[in-house]
Amino acid sequence: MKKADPNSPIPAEEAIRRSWERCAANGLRNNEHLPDGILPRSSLADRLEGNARLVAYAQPIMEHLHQQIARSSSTILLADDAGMILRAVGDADFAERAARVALQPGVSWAECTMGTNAIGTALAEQRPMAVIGTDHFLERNRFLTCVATPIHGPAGGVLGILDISTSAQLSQIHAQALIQTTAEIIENRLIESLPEAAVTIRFHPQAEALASPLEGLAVFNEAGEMLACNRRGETLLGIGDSRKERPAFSRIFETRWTTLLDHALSSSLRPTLLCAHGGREFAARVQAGRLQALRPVAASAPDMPAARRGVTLEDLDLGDQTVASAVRRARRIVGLDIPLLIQGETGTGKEVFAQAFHHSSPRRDGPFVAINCAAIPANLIEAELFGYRAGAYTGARGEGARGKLREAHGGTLFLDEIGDMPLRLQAVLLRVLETRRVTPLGGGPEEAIDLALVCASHRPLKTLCETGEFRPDLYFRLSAMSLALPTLRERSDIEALARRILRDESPDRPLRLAAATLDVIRRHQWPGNIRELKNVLRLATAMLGPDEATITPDHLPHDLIDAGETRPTTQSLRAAETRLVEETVARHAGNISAAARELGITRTTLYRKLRRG
Ligand SMILES: Nc1ncnc2c1ncn2[C@@H]1O[C@H](COP(=O)(O)OP(=O)(O)OP(=O)(O)O)[C@@H](O)[C@H]1O
Repeated sequence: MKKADPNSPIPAEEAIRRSWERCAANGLRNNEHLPDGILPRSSLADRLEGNARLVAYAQPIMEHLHQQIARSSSTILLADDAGMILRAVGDADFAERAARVALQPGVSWAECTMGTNAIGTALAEQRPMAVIGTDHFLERNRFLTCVATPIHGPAGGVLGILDISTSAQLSQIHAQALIQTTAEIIENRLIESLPEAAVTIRFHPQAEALASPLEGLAVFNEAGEMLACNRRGETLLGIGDSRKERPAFSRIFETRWTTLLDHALSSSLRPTLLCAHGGREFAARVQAGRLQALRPVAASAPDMPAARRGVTLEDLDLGDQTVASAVRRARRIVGLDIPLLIQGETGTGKEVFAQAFHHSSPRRDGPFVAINCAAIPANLIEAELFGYRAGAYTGARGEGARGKLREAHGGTLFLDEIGDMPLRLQAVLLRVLETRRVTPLGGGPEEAIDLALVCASHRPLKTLCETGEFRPDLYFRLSAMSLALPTLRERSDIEALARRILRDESPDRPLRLAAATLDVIRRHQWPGNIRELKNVLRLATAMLGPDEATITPDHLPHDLIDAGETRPTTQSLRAAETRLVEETVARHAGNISAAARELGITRTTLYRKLRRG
């Protein structure tokens, strides 16, 4: 086994000393070469997806933290529970130095490969760590000053690590306090957004401490069982690890559950008094916003046609692998406060997907509000989104407007062609996403909004970020769960999709697609994707005679057949049919009944076809 460099000073602090011993025991040397271990983009994307909730909640908070310490030559890092760096938000000058020691997304800073360091050692020790300069086991990392702290999940256990790294002087105490508070904010967001959470209670013995980092936070399901509580809450209530046993509300508090709910449903903004057993009293703010939304919808009986109950995510899966995976991924964030970003060529079904997401979510009883950012003049989008007071600007309607953001309250807002949103407005949208509050143009009271956000773009947003047309911070915010819908020509379920569209288009008249028609459909390039297919089938249906129930190539528009594609003509189809009929009759030695049975037609039809041939 290799030994630690005996000339290197072993730092005194207990945790650091233990870490150095682990490093030495693992055979690390102080002058170890940089491992060539950057994860390929696809694997990093998998890790990001596996940690989608953590990343979605941490990212904006990391950006906020970075604004506070901007220009300090530092970076804020988020790593997963194995020390793999998932996200970095920081100053460009430091990013360059950090990259030289691979302090960047896609690289693991687990202690076993990177030696003593704040991320890896905080994980190994399961506690906040400061690792300063020569505390680092590897010489090349000794220009770094890092503080890190674990982020705990609502179900207990460490989800990841939050870290500030810098090459500059850092007030260790200040940085540790900052990172600790930031991690707690992320932990609180994860608790609040638990999908089963019906009631959220924030509490503190002093009303003035509500809405501060000192408040306790606990979430309960509809039945009054505690789902999670933050660490401050556990201390305030004097309960142990709330995750192990879900204590009932009534075991902790004297106040009746129903009294609390009545208060929450009538005036959730006013604090109320919460009495715990043993005489302790707390000021509490209670939110029960999701109680209504979580009630099951009677209308979604399984045998009801999709068109009437609203298409759900499952309805979209007709067998294509890419679509199936998109459906699976979207399912994961249903009901969470994580935006969904859908990218894909025009007509690939992005809006239909957004609607299906809405209909599959607990907000399905709320409104689905769509806004196409490309279709509204840039100077009006803001008014469309935020609404305005009467007379707020020239041309404003006399009575004012609520704005789409407030209209979508309790439901889903679909921002189509988000890539076309003007840059200035992108900044405003980002702020709304962070604060979840809107103020109408021209003033008026600020309102809290609760909505699911789905965005779509046919232009790749990442490229728009590179060309400066889209704000990277908004992109990160929106892309925590991003999926790409395949073009129609790439889809393996095109036949099933065509049949589905026919059924939706003429529900009372069962129509068939002839084999030759399916052939044409399979070979066409479909530049307009599903929209084009739908139009073609609509037209073909209109071309059918009153007694016809099968769409043949003759019913299709002539320009459907691209240059270079050979269109099966009626003649060649007839010839093929006659050949098939004659061969079948010959195989059955002239037995017309047997041949007709094999062909699935009546004897009379077979005779007619033979006569025609
Ligand atoms: N899974 C589907 N089943 C049946 N019809 C669909 C499906 N997906 C999309 N369509 C139909 O295809 C057409 C285009 O769909 P949609 O508007 O959702 O596409 P889009 O990607 O949002 O287009 P654009 O980028 O041009 O806004 C619509 O008429 C829609 O009804």
